[in-house]
Amino acid sequence: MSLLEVEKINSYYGDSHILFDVSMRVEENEVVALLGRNGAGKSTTLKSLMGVVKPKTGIIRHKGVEVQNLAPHELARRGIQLVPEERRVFGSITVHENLLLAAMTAENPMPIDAVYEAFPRLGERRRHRGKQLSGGEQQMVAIARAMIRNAGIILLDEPFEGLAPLIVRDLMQVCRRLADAGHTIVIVEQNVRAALSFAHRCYIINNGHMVYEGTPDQLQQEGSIIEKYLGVKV
Ligand SMILES: Nc1ncnc2c1ncn2[C@@H]1O[C@H](COP(=O)(O)OP(=O)(O)OP(=O)(O)O)[C@@H](O)[C@H]1O
Repeated sequence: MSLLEVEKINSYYGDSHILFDVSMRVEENEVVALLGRNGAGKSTTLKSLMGVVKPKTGIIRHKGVEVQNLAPHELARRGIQLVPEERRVFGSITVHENLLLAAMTAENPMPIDAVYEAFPRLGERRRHRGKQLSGGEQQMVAIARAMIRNAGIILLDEPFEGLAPLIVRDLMQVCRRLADAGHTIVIVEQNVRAALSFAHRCYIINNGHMVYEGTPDQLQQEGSIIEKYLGVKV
């Protein structure tokens, strides 16, 4: 049994059919990259996993239990945490207060000191306000907030978007440490090279259809698939 099993989900915005029989699985302690061009349906897939968009048909199982009808807060309680594209960090309160807030609203939060161990930079900046942080640091706070809530599965929506290469490198290290510490991660990312460098397995979605599943090594040997569906050379 996989930690998360998605079986042929069909998701819509109003009458617009966006996901067509999308299936995927995520194993415990695995990092899965979900790749695809702009508008391919990556965020909609994450939103469907998080209950923000309700699939009209299909099944999503978490630890073997059907969860496709649960509300986002119920899924969060089960340990599924979405770190959305638009990094929701509170700008007027400090890093520490941002983390405290995440801990206060969680059932079984992780000690904040453990989070500072994983993100030493946030420890250094604990008294800085959210709005004083760089984009990369804000992204670290957003990921740390998910982590503190003892997420079994962290869904990362384009965590490297708009960040300078050096910051991306730092953040990738953070993500690798999270993976090594046994967190399960689903990452959606336009930066194919970055995503493939630490994913165990990857999927490609195109026009709402899952068109590829394999390991990063397998995908990199299939240069034509990368060019066809992602429009880049790796
Ligand atoms: N709230 C919405 N209402 C209507 N259509 C939407 C909505 N959000 C997304 N879409 C459409 O759904 C399709 C899939 O969008 P989605 O955001 O899942 O793509 P994506 O692969 O994450 O792309 P991007 O990298 O641009 O975020 C696109 O055609 C998009 O225009």
